[in-house]
Amino acid sequence: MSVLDDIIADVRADLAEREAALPFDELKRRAAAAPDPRDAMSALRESGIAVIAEVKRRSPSKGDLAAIPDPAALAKEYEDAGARVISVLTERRRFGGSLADLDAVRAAVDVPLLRKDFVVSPYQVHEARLHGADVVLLIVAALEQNALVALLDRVESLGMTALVEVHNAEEADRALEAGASVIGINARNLHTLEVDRDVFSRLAPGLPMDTYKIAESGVRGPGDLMAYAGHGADAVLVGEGLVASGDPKGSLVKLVTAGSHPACPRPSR
Ligand SMILES: O=P(O)(O)OC[C@@H](O)[C@@H](O)c1c[nH]c2ccccc12
Repeated sequence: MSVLDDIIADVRADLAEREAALPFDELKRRAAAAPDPRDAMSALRESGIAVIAEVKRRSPSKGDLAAIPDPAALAKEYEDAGARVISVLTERRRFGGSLADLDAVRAAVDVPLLRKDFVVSPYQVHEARLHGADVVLLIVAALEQNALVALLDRVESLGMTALVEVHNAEEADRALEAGASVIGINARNLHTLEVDRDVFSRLAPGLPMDTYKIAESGVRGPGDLMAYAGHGADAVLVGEGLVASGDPKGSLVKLVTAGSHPACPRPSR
């Protein structure tokens, strides 16, 4: 079994417990009464390279990154520093996240939120909505094609945006085939956890011009942002480089400043 297979087996076990505690029909009813989702695409398409900042305590590759005792306070710093969207990891066992983190962040900021988890069931999509998410991550490597298509439709039918994550050309083809218009190219291989920052420059040119392209993982500072921008990224998604820097807000300001600098390569749309 790969790392991803192990993670998904545990995610399914946790999911079964939540489903037993709150039946799907009741969850759907509650989610339908939640405030309308925010328009993440408008926020992301404002000028310059957008930065998506992640609330991330831990990762399977690096272990503990930051304690983050107050995720709402961190999110507020991200918002003040110019994060266009905030990503909240809700996976518990490997990443130390929770839906309570998403609730706390939702209550603290106005920017659109991404629920970052291993979504394998429609239940998790309605859960994301109930807890205030506006964007939902769908990982192609974790999903059969029919499940990917069904989940993408579900996300969009609830008025949210699907961020479809790929790591190779075959997955990129599957994402496009499923109708994805927002594609995250993850430098990290979720089967082996290895990071290869060249994956973005290999895959991005093969995507249609109007696909919104997000470079995910391994952004250490403005240099990496500029390099991704030069290869056609519309946005970067950054976790470790912020939370483990000792100064998340200052580190994010540097990225946002670089992304809006006249010398930074512009999205081609
Ligand atoms: O901490 P980094 O290297 O900046 O990476 C952030 C983000 O890309 C990463 O957390 C991530 C990308 N895809 C995922 C899927 C599941 C969990 C986590 C992720």
